[in-house]
Amino acid sequence: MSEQYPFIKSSIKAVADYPKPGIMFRDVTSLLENPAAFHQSVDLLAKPFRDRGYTKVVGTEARGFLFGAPVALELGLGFVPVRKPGKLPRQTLSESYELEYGEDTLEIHKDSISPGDKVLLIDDLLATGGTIEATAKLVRQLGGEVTDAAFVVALPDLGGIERLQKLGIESHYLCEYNGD
Ligand SMILES: O=P(O)(O)OC[C@H]1O[C@H](OP(=O)(O)OP(=O)(O)O)[C@H](O)[C@@H]1O
Ligand SMILES: Nc1ncnc2[nH]cnc12
Repeated sequence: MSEQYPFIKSSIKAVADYPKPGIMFRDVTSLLENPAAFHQSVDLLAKPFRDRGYTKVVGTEARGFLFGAPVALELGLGFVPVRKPGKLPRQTLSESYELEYGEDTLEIHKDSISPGDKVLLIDDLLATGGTIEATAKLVRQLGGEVTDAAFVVALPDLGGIERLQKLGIESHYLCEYNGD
């Protein structure tokens, strides 16, 4: 289990039955509205990865951009966006995946990762792990090395932590929710 931060956790509002009945949505927009919680979450996400030889941060559309870009700045690294289909202008690679509440495809610019890049993956939330698995596959197909992914929130009951472990990716997170 990652270290837990109650101040961060208490800044995230819960919305029942969004976007579908039975889903308890963990809404990080309430964290973003709180400058102290936003600043602290970016610092804490970046902290374990300082001076560890990372060369790029990759964040996944859309909420992964909100944390990935400031974490990249904090670490002095470039930021690479992984986006939903048809949004990136240069040549792309694509990967389809399943979500807790749907299905989607992600794309990355083919020239954004070089063989040997050491890549940190950032997203707001880890649920089933489908999004980060697809993101890691895209980075690895381009020759990037992926060993760690960091999230503000993990939902361990949905199996994402184990799913990523099987792919050789350790999950780091600032707070977790179980049982709902
Ligand atoms: O671990 P998983 O089961 O894949 O779920 C987590 C993903 O789901 C959410 O994104 P969503 O696809 O809803 O897109 P958004 O960020 O554009 O709202 C969230 O921001 C993560 O990226
Ligand atoms: N329960 C949840 N809350 C917020 N974002 C999510 N993405 C996937 N599951 C989610």
